[in-house]
Amino acid sequence: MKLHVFDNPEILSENLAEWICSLVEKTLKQQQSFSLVLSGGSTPKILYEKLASEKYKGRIEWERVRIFWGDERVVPFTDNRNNARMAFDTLLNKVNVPASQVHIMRTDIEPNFSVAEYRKMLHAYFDSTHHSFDLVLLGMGDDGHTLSLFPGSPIIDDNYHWVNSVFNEQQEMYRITLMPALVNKAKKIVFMVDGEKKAQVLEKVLEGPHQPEKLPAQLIQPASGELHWFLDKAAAKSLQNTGK
Ligand SMILES: O=C1O[C@H](COP(=O)(O)O)[C@@H](O)[C@H](O)[C@H]1O
Repeated sequence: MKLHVFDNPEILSENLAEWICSLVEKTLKQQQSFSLVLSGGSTPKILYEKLASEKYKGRIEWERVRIFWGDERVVPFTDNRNNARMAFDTLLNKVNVPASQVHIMRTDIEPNFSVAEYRKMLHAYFDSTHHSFDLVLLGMGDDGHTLSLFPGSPIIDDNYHWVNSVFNEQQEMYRITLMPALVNKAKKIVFMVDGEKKAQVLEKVLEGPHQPEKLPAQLIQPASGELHWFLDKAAAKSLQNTGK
């Protein structure tokens, strides 16, 4: 695992945008396409806007990128809480990824049908490969959740399926989520975490005992890929070991 700590979310996002561009450039010299999983929530918005900016968007051959989502809130695409909607507003409407390569988790059909569709599509891509995605971007909530894997969730113990849906009682909505069984096969996984509000839980996730039922972010342990945590100073402030 490698920690990258920056002064603030702006500098963090700038450095991560640079890191992603270099990775995509390098990878596309060796293979035809690049598979990128986007995270939702509010943290990645600055990153997506940077990737869509004049400075970065020309660095990536977006025609050769395949886009997936880590999780989705089952609300209409027009709803501001929809993770795909956020990614379109900040990034995808501004770059040239062919529509056939953008794989949203559908919220216009029943969650179990959407899950079945997403599983089928992912199995077609990755059944015959050792790794799954080239890069998975993840966030973490201040309760230690990642993807739509919340503390105490009934799907947390599922080590078999690649995608699940789950009803979130607190938010009174279904969620659709990739599962660790697939995410942990990725070549590279990057968590992006900022803000003092997440400092305590981050310390527990990274330096506390292994208790993934309470801290689902601990379920993310790549089998043979790389795990990176891009943090700002405020989020990293309770960590003992920042490698410095
Ligand atoms: O609900 C979600 O939360 C996490 C963290 O979001 P943030 O707003 O704290 O950045 C996010 O990674 C996930 O994709 C999203 O559905």
